[in-house]
Amino acid sequence: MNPDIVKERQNASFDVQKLTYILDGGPEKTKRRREISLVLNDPDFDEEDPNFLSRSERYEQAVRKSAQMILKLREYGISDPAEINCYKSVVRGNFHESLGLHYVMFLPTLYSQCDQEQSKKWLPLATSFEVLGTYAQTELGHTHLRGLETTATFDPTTQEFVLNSPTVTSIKWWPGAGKTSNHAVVLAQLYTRGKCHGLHAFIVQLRHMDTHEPLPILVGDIGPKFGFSEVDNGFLKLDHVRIPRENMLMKHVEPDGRYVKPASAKLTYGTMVFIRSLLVGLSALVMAKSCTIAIRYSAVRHQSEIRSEPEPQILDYQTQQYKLFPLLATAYAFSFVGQYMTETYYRISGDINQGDLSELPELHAVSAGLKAFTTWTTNTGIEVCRMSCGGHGYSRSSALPDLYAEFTPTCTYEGENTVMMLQTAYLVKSYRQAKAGEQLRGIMSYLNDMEQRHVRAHPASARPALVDINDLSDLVESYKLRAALVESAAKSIQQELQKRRSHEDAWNNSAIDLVKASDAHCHYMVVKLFTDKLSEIGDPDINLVLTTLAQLYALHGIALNSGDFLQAGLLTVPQMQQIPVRIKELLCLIRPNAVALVDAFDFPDKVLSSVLGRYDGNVYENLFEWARRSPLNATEVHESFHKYLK
Ligand SMILES: CCCCCCCC/C=C\CCCCCCCC(=O)SCCNC(=O)CCNC(=O)[C@H](O)C(C)(C)COP(=O)(O)OP(=O)(O)OC[C@H]1O[C@@H](n2cnc3c(N)ncnc32)[C@H](O)[C@@H]1OP(=O)(O)O
Ligand SMILES: Cc1cc2nc3c(=O)[nH]c(=O)nc-3n(C[C@H](O)[C@H](O)[C@H](O)COP(=O)(O)OP(=O)(O)OC[C@H]3O[C@@H](n4cnc5c(N)ncnc54)[C@H](O)[C@@H]3O)c2cc1C
Repeated sequence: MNPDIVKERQNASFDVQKLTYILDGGPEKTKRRREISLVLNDPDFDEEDPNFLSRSERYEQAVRKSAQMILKLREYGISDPAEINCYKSVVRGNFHESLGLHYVMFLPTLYSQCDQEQSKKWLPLATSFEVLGTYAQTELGHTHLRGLETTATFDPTTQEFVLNSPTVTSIKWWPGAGKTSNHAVVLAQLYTRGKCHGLHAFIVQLRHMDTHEPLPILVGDIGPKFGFSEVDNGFLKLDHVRIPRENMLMKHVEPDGRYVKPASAKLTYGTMVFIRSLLVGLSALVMAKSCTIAIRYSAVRHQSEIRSEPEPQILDYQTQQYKLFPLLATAYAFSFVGQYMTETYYRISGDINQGDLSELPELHAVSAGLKAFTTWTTNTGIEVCRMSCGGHGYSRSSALPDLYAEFTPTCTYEGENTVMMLQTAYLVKSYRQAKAGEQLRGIMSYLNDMEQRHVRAHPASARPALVDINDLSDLVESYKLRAALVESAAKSIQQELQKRRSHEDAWNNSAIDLVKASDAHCHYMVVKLFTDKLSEIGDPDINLVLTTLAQLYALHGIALNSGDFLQAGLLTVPQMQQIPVRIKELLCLIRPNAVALVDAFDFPDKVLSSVLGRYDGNVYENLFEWARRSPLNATEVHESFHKYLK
């Protein structure tokens, strides 16, 4: 064990184990997660570091691993869905799996959209992995749902749907598992009796069940990408492919071609809402991994000098703390927001299953906004962590380049982040309702008292300094009032409309304000949820250290967005000047607990897969060993010497 890291752990002011319990949701859950993590000791899961393999080898290794995972799942008797997720997350490590889409999109779509008869047929096939599925929605030319071109036309004479991608732009593009899957849920515009009824989901067989040869369908892999090398994102061109009427999910077409309207057309989009909700938790996980690597490494790395003494740990540099500790605070904040998002998703989707759709718009808006907010922040955070590790952060052995490459498409998939932020119609609608005197419930209820509070541009000096920057509840209140930026967005729309612009143009001309409003709303939610969580934590030592992190999160956010807070007159210039001073004090308070705070995330070394983030801190000897395994070192003299240099 590296002596620096031992010393760091001795300095901790709280019980790391107890904090792990809080993050997991209780000691029993921690115990079970640790038991599940032991599967990594199974030699059948041994594999080559993917960074030493070609794309094709990586895909093959990933398919082998996916198949092993299924076999072992049965062997280990893991069947509870939450435990399966934990098991898969542990085994997957920092990379994706080729069967990922089957689990995260194909199966959930079947579960939520099959009727009884369809469930009887498809669920046994899909859960036994005879049917391997993907989710084919996006097309080469469009992602916007109303713009999708693939059609499904009902033919009552044969009781079939005819699926067609009539143009190049209508070819399905991006669905994972182009080579792996034999079925797809295909989203297509439904036509019956000559009329279009919008997007619906259809189950389409793509490949022969025994030989895996494609049916008369063009299907394949779209080629190498920025990351996602394990995943065979695919293309799919359908040329008048016929499928039985029974393959339409939720069955909205009667045998005579009559269309039966669903309770809400938006239920077809349910799987996207589910994944967006999951991505909030995934952001927390990846932010936590990145911080673990960067902070442990910063504790064992010595460089330059502060005083004329031996080189200090780089974690002692104030600038290093300023890079990493706000991200550490973010990792904690997002962990609690992830828990909230999962609970909210299951609560509201439970109501939806019971026929109560009243909270569907809120679920859509909250999951879209938080997905965008948390993935954007994490995406830039990973890169800050990588840079903070200097040259060794650039080595793939650090895992940070992989974490970035695998995570960054979360800002794009399941709805491009700007587009998701623009799903603020709900915010503007809520604002208008509140302004008209309606009492809002839930997370939007803060708009109820906006009329009295009225946040407007004020000369800051004209306002009394009501906010105590050391008081978290005051900070939450400031974020809440800043979230009333939605008022500016609504006003911008109004002004555009007064210029006789169409509603659509008024909306587009206010889009920057709308995204800002959405961002401010999400930021408020995160600060509030983090602060609310503190009241549940009884252990005084843990409460203290998490309160320090929450204060840092809130103040750092204000410092980054100082213009909003000043312009709205929420804080004065002298208060703004106090914030950097307070932030520096908070960095000092967090410093002794930094390593313990990342230890509490409790990532086993095999899951972290990072030489820099090793628990024992023995970085240098392992970096050397890792480099020796590089394929270029397989021979002392590389064949290129004989071919070209000699
Ligand atoms: C610890 C964690 C463990 C994690 C485990 C692993 C996690 C996973 C990891 C790794 C595997 C993942 C691998 C990659 C997977 C990627 C898969 C894909 O990417 S699949 C493709 C996604 N495609 C999109 O998302 C398109 C985005 N576009 C849209 O959704 C729509 O076009 C949108 C929302 C932008 C516009 O919707 P409109 O086309 O219907 O048009 P409008 O008129 O604007 O909306 C109509 C009304 O419907 C509401 N609406 C729209 N969507 C809704 C929804 N989903 N629910 C409820 N209402 C909705 C709207 O708010 C609007 O409401 P009003 O009329 O104003 O009241
Ligand atoms: C790794 C990966 C895996 C994927 N897996 C799947 C899958 O399994 N199944 C599937 O169906 N799809 C999948 N996708 C596709 C993914 O869902 C889309 O790429 C995503 O929804 C974004 O759409 P787009 O690529 O068309 O971007 P575009 O919408 O073309 O975005 C390009 C730019 O235009 C801007 N823009 C677009 N519309 C608006 C607007 N209304 N207002 C303001 N700005 C706008 C965006 O902000 C962005 O800056 C995957 C994508 C990736 C990268």
